[in-house]
Amino acid sequence: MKIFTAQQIYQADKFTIEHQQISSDQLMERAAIQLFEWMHSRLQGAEVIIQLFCGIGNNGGDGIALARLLKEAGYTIQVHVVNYSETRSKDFLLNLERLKDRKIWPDFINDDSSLPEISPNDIIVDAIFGIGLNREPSDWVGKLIQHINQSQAFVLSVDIPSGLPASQVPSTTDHVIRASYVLSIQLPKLVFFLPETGVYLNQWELLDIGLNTGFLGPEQVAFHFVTLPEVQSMYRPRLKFSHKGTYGHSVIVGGSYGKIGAVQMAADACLRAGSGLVTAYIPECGYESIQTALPEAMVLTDEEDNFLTSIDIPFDPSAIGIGIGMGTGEKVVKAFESFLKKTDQPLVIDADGLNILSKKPELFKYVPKASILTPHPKELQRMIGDWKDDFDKLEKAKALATKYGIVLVLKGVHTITLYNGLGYINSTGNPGMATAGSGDVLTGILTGLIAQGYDSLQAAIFGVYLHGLAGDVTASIESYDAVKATGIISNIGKAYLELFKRPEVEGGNTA
Ligand SMILES: NC(=O)C1=CN([C@@H]2O[C@H](COP(=O)(O)OP(=O)(O)OC[C@H]3O[C@@H](n4cnc5c(N)ncnc54)[C@H](OP(=O)(O)O)[C@@H]3O)[C@@H](O)[C@H]2O)[C@@H](O)CC1
Ligand SMILES: Nc1ncnc2c1ncn2[C@@H]1O[C@H](COP(=O)(O)OP(=O)(O)O)[C@@H](O)[C@H]1O
Ligand SMILES: [K+]
Repeated sequence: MKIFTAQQIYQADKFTIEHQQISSDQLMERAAIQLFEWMHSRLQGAEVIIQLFCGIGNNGGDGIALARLLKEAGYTIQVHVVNYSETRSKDFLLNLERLKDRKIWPDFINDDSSLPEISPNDIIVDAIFGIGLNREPSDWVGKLIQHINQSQAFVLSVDIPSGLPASQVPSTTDHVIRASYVLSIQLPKLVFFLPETGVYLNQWELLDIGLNTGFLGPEQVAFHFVTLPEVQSMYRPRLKFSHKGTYGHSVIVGGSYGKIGAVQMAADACLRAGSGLVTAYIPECGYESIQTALPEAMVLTDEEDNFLTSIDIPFDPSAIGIGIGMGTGEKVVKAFESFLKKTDQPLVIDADGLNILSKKPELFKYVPKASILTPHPKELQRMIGDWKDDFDKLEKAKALATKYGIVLVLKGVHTITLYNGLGYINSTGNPGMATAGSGDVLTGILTGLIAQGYDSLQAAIFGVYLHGLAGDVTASIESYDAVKATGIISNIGKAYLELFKRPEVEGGNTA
């Protein structure tokens, strides 16, 4: 799913109005009907007070039109117009008139007004600012936003939390609505997914208002939101007349004394992702534990007991994942360096592989093109230095990925894969995955997918999704709190099944 900028959304708006021969007011009415139906289907006429805070632009217009529909359905509403400018939009004014025609009189909040009382049991509709926000809200609007945030009431934001710019970090953090739920008009916004801006919303959902796909379809975007249909189309089915050689021989290189488990988990995840054969390449000290715990894997050991001193794989692997639990001691660095210099097949590089690259950035030029690098935020910071904000981080990371022709997987709540100037934002995963070893599992999955013939970008997008889904399946069985990396591994199979599960038909069977 494409993520459009505010400018593109305005263009889609215009294109739809022209091509469907409707008025902008009709488009606003579609939005209001969708908003109303969402609320009505949940509230079912409940006797709750709904306070609508509406700006004077089209976001406010959506709110005012919604107020009318709510009132007509018998809800108790209070409408507040947040009067932050003299320039009111045409469709706002039109809807305000319609409201007045029905004898509904909003109160107008100005810079010297006292703030309305809000009970924690009220429902707030936040339609103050939408994607038209282009500067900081003035102080009194900021105070109103703070007042709403402190109310403990359920806050439903229309399109985007008010005060949150569509493609920028807000400068005053407490002048942004903290939305319990955002009903976003048809298209998700980039700020929903970044750590610094995603914190302003708890949950979000899209409301389809029938924007014309004739415009949206061909339009280029910098970021995609990766959802099930995209991932399904990448899946490479197992062939009937196949054998283990068909699915590749992966090698997981890493480990050191006390950190052999990382390699074991990656090797296990690699097998679960479907790699035909898996070899673990580790220091001697891990031999027995891996052979015992993971009988499906083969093991090659370094001469040294406790860490790697040379990496010589005596065959041509289909894929190599390297760096986990490896350490960054002098001899390990040497072994990694000479391995990089003699390897030209794309690698999956994680953990200490990344830390070594950060220490010796001159090695980047030896990283094979199309390798996947999977930094968590700290590893990324070691690689690209400090960033001003999340947008700056994305630019710097994109520049690094483009410079070396690598696939950069920025791990996080919404993991973002960057390649060739474009970004792919993942939609699966949960806080239970913030647990030791879950990154090692990802390395194993990515390596296993490359071994099976997925290209690096597809392996990254598909693998990150599958990893998150396996985490979601695990959490659904065991709670967020009890998710362990080995649990994620054992649910990779269920995640594969989940990819193609047919939706259940209400009240019937899906035979
Ligand atoms: N296709 C779609 O998606 C559809 C979208 N729809 C809805 O339209 C919404 C966008 O509406 P919008 O363009 O009128 O902008 P909105 O956010 O209401 O702001 C209003 C004006 O406020 C101003 N302003 C900005 N910052 C300010 C500040 N800090 N303090 C004071 N003033 C400030 C600025 O005007 P300026 O003062 O710069 O002239 C701005 O124009 C969108 O989010 C969605 O809800 C639907 O109706 C149907 C179709
Ligand atoms: N709150 C979260 N929501 C979703 N995914 C998360 C969350 N926290 C961590 N993850 C995922 O878990 C993995 C953690 O990786 P990493 O930090 O390298 O762990 P480790 O070093 O312990 O293996 C990443 O894939 C990350 O995207
Ligand atoms: K809003």
